[in-house]
Amino acid sequence: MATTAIPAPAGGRLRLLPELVRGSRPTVAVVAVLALISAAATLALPMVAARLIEALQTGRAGGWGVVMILVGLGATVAGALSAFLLARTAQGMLLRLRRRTMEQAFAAEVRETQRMGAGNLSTRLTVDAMNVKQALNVGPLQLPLAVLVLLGTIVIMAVLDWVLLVITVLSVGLAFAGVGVVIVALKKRYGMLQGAVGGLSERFVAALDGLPVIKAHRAEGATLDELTRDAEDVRRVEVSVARFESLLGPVLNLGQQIALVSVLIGGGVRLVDGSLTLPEFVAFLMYLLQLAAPLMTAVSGIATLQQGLAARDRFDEVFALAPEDRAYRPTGSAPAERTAAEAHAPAVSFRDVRFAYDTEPVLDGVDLHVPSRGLTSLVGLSGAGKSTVLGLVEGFMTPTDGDVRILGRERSAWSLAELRSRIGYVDQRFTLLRGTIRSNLTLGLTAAPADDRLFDALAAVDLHDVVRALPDGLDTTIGAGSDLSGGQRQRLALARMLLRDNDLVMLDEPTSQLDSLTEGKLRSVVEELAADRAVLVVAHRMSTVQQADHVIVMDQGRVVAQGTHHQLVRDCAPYAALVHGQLLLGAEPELAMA
Ligand SMILES: Nc1ncnc2c1ncn2[C@@H]1O[C@H](COP(=O)(O)OP(=O)(O)OP(=O)(O)O)[C@@H](O)[C@H]1O
Repeated sequence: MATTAIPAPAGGRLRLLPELVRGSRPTVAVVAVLALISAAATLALPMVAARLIEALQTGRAGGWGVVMILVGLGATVAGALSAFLLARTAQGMLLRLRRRTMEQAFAAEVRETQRMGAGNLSTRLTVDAMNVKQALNVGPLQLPLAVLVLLGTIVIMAVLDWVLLVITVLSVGLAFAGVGVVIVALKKRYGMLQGAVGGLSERFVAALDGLPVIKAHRAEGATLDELTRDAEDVRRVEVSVARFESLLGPVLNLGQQIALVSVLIGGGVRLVDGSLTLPEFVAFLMYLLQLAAPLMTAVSGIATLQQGLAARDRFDEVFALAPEDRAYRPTGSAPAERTAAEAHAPAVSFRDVRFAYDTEPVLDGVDLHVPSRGLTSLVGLSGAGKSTVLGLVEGFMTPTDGDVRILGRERSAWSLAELRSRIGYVDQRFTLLRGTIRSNLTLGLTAAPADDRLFDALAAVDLHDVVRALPDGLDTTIGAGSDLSGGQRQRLALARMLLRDNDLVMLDEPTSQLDSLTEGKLRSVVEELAADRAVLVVAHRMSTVQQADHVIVMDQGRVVAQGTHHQLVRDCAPYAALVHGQLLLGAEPELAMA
């Protein structure tokens, strides 16, 4: 079922109650009416009991007995139904809340989402959502109902005997003052607890991601110790929370016990001197006992509410993540057809482009161009800024300064979706997603291609026989790490790119050695692609730069030269150093000089 997410909240804050009511007004109205019926029936019950006792004294109790059963049943049924309807409405809101959290995580810049952390973000969908759910059960229903019953009970008690009420209020009031202090302390600790749980989850997920490396370095013990320290932090905060939570019940109980004893003594005296009748005294005592339930609900409800509000603050952190497409034309506005001039313009051109991840500049006035056809290699020492250039073209990040034109058009004239649909991108790690070979190949495609087309793409990277030999063929699940070898996974990622019709292909060449067969295949795939489009490869291999029509040399965030391999070996000292120093994989001095 398609679901609408929660829209961006005004003022950047999520407002739980309006969001709960949004779209469910009739249900919320029914919940309110049922809750009122339940409260009225609960309040009426002791009065009916008093009438029953009076009737028993006169020997005509039958009618009041039936009324008492009906009122009791009415309170129970209305209470249960309102609780269920509210819970169902709250689940609808939680679905929207989870959906918006996921949407926001996908819509933000990759590094912003990564900075927040996968484990930390996923606790929003689990622990934090549960805390919001509890608060939603309590806030709009149990808490107001408890307060209503509490006030109604107090009014009726005042009518029955105001002197006994004063005795009750004095005894319970003291306990309440203590409870208020505890609740304020709890709100702060709930926030700390949710942060600590998010941190633990984040670090555990990160450790699981690196499990093979941890095992290879026999670092399980050390990693476990670190995670245990995080778990101990959680325990410390949890103990602190428990210390305060455990005070709530006993303090209130004590207040109630004192009130009961005082009322029994005071009531006995007033009964003897005739200021109070026996049915009135019984009714008063029943109301006093009935006071306990709404009091406890109110107190624990306020604590639960604090927990929910702390979770709400954590959702707000995710909702505050800025969407990455602010610097682009809005998606959905009509895309302009590429003009002939645009089609012949350089596929990428940078003029004085600057970029910093934090304060330190990573690109420092980069000027480069990638021709509209042919293979362009981007080379440079590790950390020179090559992957950052690809990231800026893909729109993963926004330059801090300078002009970026892609496929002949100003970057901001593209919508991000439109831009990315024109670019084929294969990342350095050849990332595949958990799923089947088919779902990986067709990732993001609106119409699934026929199997023949998928096998054509697989054949282009020599993977068709491997996939045919798998028990489930294209529907074999990969991603658990064991179905395909590293090289086969790389070729699958390339086949995925081949299934898209792109004007620009960007390939972040892996630094790991490919076997010569795979490397040869990669070269011919790249050659074929470059025949009628622009291919930009971050090159770590001698074979790739020799094959390139155009080479761009980067050093410490700047482009130091552009040209052909032979020109650059002759004229560009840093490039010659890369080649002669055999810093490019497979570079041999005599080969390089050829
Ligand atoms: N997400 C990030 N946050 C902060 N700094 C980063 C981030 N990614 C890269 N950097 C820094 O930016 C600089 C350029 O990195 P980049 O990955 O573009 O280099 P590269 O030339 O592609 O290197 P390599 O050949 O090793 O892949 C490096 O100094 C790196 O430390």
